[in-house]
Amino acid sequence: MTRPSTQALLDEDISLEQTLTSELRADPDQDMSDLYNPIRSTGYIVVLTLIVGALQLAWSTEFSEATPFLLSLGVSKHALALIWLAGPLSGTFGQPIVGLLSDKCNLDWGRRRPFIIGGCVATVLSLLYLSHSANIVGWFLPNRDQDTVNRYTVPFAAAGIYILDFSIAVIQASCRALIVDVVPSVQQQIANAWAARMIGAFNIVGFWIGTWDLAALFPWLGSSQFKVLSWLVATIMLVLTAFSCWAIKERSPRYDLAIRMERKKQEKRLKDMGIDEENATVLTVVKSFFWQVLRSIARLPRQVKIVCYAEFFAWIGYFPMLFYTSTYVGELYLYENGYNNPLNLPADERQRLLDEGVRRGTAALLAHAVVTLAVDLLLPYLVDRFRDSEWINMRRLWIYSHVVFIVATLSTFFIATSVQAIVLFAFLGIPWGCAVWIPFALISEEISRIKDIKAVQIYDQYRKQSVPSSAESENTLVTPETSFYLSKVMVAKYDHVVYDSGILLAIHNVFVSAPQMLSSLGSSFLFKLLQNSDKDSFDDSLGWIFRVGGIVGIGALVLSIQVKTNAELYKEDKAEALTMPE
Ligand SMILES: OC[C@H]1O[C@H](O[C@H]2O[C@H](CO)[C@@H](O)[C@H](O)[C@H]2O)[C@H](O)[C@@H](O)[C@@H]1O
Repeated sequence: MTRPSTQALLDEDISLEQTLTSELRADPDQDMSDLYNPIRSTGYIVVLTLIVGALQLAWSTEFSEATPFLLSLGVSKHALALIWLAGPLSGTFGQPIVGLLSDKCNLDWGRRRPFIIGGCVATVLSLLYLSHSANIVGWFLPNRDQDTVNRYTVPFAAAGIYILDFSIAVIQASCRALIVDVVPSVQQQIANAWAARMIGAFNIVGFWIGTWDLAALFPWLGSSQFKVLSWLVATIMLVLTAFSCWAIKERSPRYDLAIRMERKKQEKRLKDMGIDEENATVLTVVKSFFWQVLRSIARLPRQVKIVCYAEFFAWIGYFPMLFYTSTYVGELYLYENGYNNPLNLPADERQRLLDEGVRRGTAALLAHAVVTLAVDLLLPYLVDRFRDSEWINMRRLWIYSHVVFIVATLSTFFIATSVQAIVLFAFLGIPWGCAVWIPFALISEEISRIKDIKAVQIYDQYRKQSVPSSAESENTLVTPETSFYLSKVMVAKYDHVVYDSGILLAIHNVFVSAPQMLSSLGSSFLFKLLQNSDKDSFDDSLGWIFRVGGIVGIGALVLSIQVKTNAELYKEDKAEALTMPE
C-alpha cells in the first residue's frame, strides 16, 4: 500500500476543516466570540495565578519536611534517592496523561478546573496522609515499640511521596494550561510572570512558616512541625484554589469552535488508524495515549520544540542547584572549620558545627529565593517598559540567563568558603527567576499566537459560508495585518501543528523532568567517582556536579539563541505567504 503524500494529507485536513465549519455553524449554540479571549485585568491574572502559588506551598513543604521525616524513620540515603525519583517520574509520565485527559474533557464548567480541584483534594489528602503515616501504621500495630512501627511505616511513607507527587502533577499540568486558555496572547508574558512571582513569593512564605516552632504555636494541630505545617498548607491550598476556581470562569469546551474542530480531526485520524475511542479497551486506550503523545511531539510548533530542547539541557544543571545547594554550603562550612576529623572534636562542638552548617545551607536557599522573586518582579516590568528594544526582551533575557548560569556554576572552581557559596547561590537566583518565567511564557505565547491564527482562518471559513449578521460584521479578526494567514500556504502550515495547551505544556514538562532523572543518575556516578576513601575528609564532588551542569548548559544557550520574538515570527510568516505561489 502506498502512503499518501504530506500534501494530500494536508489537503484532506483542509477540506475536513471546511466541512466541520459548516457543520458547527449549523449549531445554534455556537458563538463566534468564543474564538478569542478579552483583555484581562491585573486583579484577574493575580487571582488566576494564585493556584500556582498555593501549589508551591505543597512543593516547599515536601522539600523541607519530607527528607528529615524519612530519615527519622530510618530510610537509607540510597533508598531516599529512589523515593525522590517520584518528582521527575510524575512530571514525565503523570503530566502528559493529565494534559491529554483535560484537553478532551467536555464538562460545561471547563476543561481544567475539574482537574485542578480533583488534584488539590488529592494533594491535601496525601500531604496529611504522609505527615501522619507513622500514626496511621501505629493504629494497626498496637503494643509495638516505635522502632518497629517506624520500620513498617517506610513503604507507606514512600508510597505517600509518590501519591503526593502525582497529585501535584495533576494541578501543575492543568493550572498552566488554564492560563493559556483564558488569557489573550498579548498578556501571556505578564500572566506567566505573575505565575513565576507566585512561585517565588509562596516559596518564601513556605520557608518563613517553616521557621516557626509550629508544634508549640498550634499544639492542637499535631505533635510535630511536619504535621502542623501540613494542616496549615492544606487549609491555605483549599481556600486559595477554591477561590480561584470560583472566580475564574472557563468557556464550555462544547461551544469552543477551535477546540471542537481539533477534536473532530483527532477523532478522524484515530479512526483512520483503527482506534475507536468510543468502544475502547484498555489496550486501545494505551495505544491511543502513546500515539497522541508521539504525534504531538512530532507536530510541536518549531518555537515550542526549540524551547523544549533547550530546557532539556538547562534542567541537567538546574537539578543539582535545587537539590544539593544546602548540602554544598553546609559541607564547605564544616570543612573550613576543621571538621575533617569529627571524632577529635568534643560532642557539643561537633553538634554546634553541624547545626551552623544547616543554617548556612538554609541561608543560601533563602538568598536564592529572594533574588528569584526580585528577578520575577523586575524583569517582566523591564520587558514591558522597553517593549521595542532589541536588547531587553524575553528571548534575550533567556540567553543572558544561561550565560549567568554557566559562569556562576564554573566559578565553583574558585569557591572556598560557605559565605562565598551563599553569594554564588544568591546569583543563581537570576537564571532560576528566568527559568520559572521565560520558557513558560514563550510556549504559552506561541500556543496562544497559533490559536489566534486558527481563529482568523476558522472565522473566514465561517463567514464565507454564512450571510454576515451585524454582530459578525463588527468582528475584527480578519484585518489587513492578518489576512495573509488565509493564504493556502499559511492554512497548510498551521494545520500541521498541535496547539492544545494541555498536551503541549505537559510535553514541555517532560523536557523539564526527564533530564532530572539523568542528572540524578549522573550525580550518583560522580559521587562514587570523586568520593575520598576516607569518608570524613572533604571532597569536591558537589562542586564538579555543578560544573558539569554548567557545561551541559552551553547546549541550552546555543538553542535559546534560535528562539524568535513574536515580531520575527510574524515577519517570517508574512514573507513565506508572499513568496509562495497560491
Ligand atoms: O517549573 C517550576 C517548578 O520546577 C520544579 O518542578 C519540576 O520538577 C519536578 C521534580 O523535581 C517535577 O515533578 C515537576 O513536574 C517539574 O515541573 C520544582 O520542583 C517546582 O518547585 C517548581 O515550581
